[in-house]
Parts: sequence; structure tokens; C-alpha cells
Amino acid sequence: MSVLKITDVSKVFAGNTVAVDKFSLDVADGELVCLLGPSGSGKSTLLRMVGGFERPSGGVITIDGEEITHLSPEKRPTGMVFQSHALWTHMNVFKNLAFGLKLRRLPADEIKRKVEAVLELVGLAGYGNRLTHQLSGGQQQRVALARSLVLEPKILLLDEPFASLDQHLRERLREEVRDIQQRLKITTLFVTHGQDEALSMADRIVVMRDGRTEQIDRPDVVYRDPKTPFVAGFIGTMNLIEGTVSNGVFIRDSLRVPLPIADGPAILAIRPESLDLVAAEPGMARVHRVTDYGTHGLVDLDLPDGERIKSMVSHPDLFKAGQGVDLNPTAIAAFRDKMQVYRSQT
Ligand SMILES: Nc1ncnc2c1ncn2[C@@H]1O[C@H](COP(=O)(O)OP(=O)(O)OP(=O)(O)O)[C@@H](O)[C@H]1O
Repeated sequence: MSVLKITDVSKVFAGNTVAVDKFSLDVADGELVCLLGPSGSGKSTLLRMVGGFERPSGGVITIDGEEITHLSPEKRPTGMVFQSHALWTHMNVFKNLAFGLKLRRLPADEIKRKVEAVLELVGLAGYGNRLTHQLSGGQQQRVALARSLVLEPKILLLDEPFASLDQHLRERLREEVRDIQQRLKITTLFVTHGQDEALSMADRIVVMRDGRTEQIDRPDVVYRDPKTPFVAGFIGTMNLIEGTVSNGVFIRDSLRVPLPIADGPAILAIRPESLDLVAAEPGMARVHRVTDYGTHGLVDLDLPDGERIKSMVSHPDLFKAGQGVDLNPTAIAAFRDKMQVYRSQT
């Protein structure tokens, strides 16, 4: 059942910037949905409208069937964690967490029990007396998360919560947050422009562009079956090759790939891991560079007209710069007029 329902929500800022454009989304109970998109695509604005920090110009937001579109943040059953954790530096960790519960006039022993339980949950048991500046960046972000969770919101809103942390810590925290989210079964909306973060954490990903949805799907589907060239180019590495289809064959320079669609221009999409190479002279392409990553190799290739494409190979030592190769795609998709028009079944 959907808990959060966003219907035709828009935000137009002064000066006529359309940040969010008639956006709709249903989020199911206990689901974690990532809003993923390039800078300026409207992710934060949308999240802030759900949290009550930005007023929609149009549309309706409901939680559990109740309209909250114009309620102030503290009247909503939402908890938001921002990129910069915005903890109160003059209070210790316990007081940071207890503050919201005190406003709700809970008895002191209940506040203590709840705060200690949530500190345990985020791996900070025993840190209650620490001042926040005595904590590392990762610990501060855990406190920010705990401060939201202790109020038991129906919807957790996370706005790039790991952006200020280093790569290693970011990976660890995203696993922890996903574990906590699944344990609590808390419905979560998560903003990121990191595709790894979205692919590894989300139940579903909303790929946003110019304030609109480009695609909503499970992470593996978004990766395997992008519906538009934008999503294909945005998620993972993709060779997007423009060419022409004639009599069921895609043609770009000396590249020929069977493609059973009507004649006309098309964009062929091939993941590097779906592009096998066979040594051939002169061949369809020439090896520009071979990079050996230990577990696999990446071969940069030039088509005769200079277009650069990539192939992932398991034996990089078989290839060297300057060598000619034929290209043998094992899985392809094709786009025309910004829509997917073909996908092979492999
Ligand atoms: N307060 C504001 N006043 C005017 N324009 C704004 C305001 N906040 C955001 N915008 C504009 O709205 C658009 C969407 O911004 P938003 O921050 O939602 O994007 P984003 O996808 O979250 O980007 P980022 O990943 O960089 O945070 C941008 O064009 C931005 O410049």
C-alpha cells in the first residue's frame, strides 16, 4: 500500500525557474526510493516540499491518505536528514536527541529509554555525553540520523546525507543506513547524485531530469533496461553510438550490427561488458588503450571516424594499442526519437 503519494507537484521559483514539473510518485510502506539525477534536476526541491521546507506551486502530497501539502515541517510525520548535519553544537548528543521528545512532553524516563535505544541502533551506545564537535564526521551524521529516527517519523527524508564524507566512510554508512531502514521498515525517500549509492541502496530509483521523471524502476532494471538515451548515458558506462539503420542493419562507419527496426537514424547502446572483441585486420575499430584493473580490463577503441567506445574484457593481455578488432555485441538496445525502440533478449 502506498504511504506517500505525490501528485502533479510543481515548484516554480521567482524568475520562472521550473525546478519541479508536475511530478508524481507513490512510495509503498517500508520502501526506500532514491531520487537520482544530475545537479539541478530538482531532487532536493522535491524532497524539501515533502518535508515542508519548500512550498509547492501546485499539486498535492498525502501521507497515509491525509493531505500535508501546506503543513509546516513540525506538523508532518516526516524526519529529514540534511547534507550538513546541523546538530546543535552547544548540546551533547543525548540532548540533541532528547530535544524533540521534550517538545512532545514525554516523561523523562521514556525519553531516556528512546534515546538510548536509538543510539544503540546507530552504533553510538555510550556516546550520549559527548559534545557533537568531539565526534567524527561519520559519527555526527549518525547522530543526525538518530535525531530524526528518535521521533519515529512515518517517512524518513535523506538529502545527500553522506556527501561530505570520504568514499570509504560513505560506503560503510550507506550499508548501515540500509540495514537500519530495513530493520525499522521505515518508508524512505533518499536524494543522491551518486549512482552507486542509488544502485546499492534503493528498492526503486527515480531518475530525474529537468524536474520530471525520466524513468522509475528497480535498480537492476534501470541498469539493464534504460528506457531513454538519457538514462542509458547517466547510469553506468554505456557506449551510445549514433548511426543509420538500413535493411535491418545498423551502420556507423565500418561498424555493422543487425538491428531489426525500420530504416532511419538510431542510437545504438552497448554496455562495455556486452561488447566482445575479436582480433581482425583492418577490423571495425582500432585499440587505443588497454587498462588492466586486475579483475578485468578496459579497452578503449576508436572507430575509423574517431568515435571512442569501450569494451570490458577478461583477458586484457590479449590486446594492445594499435591493433585492429571486430566488434561483437552480445546485448544491445536502440533508441530513436529519445525512446527505446529495440532491446535484445540476452
Ligand atoms: N531557492 C531557490 N531559488 C531559486 N531557484 C532555486 C532555488 N532552489 C533551487 N533552485 C533552482 O531549482 C532547480 C533545481 O534545484 P535543486 O536543488 O532541487 O536540484 P538538485 O537536483 O537537488 O541539484 P543538486 O544535486 O545540485 O543538489 C535548479 O535550477 C536550481 O537553481
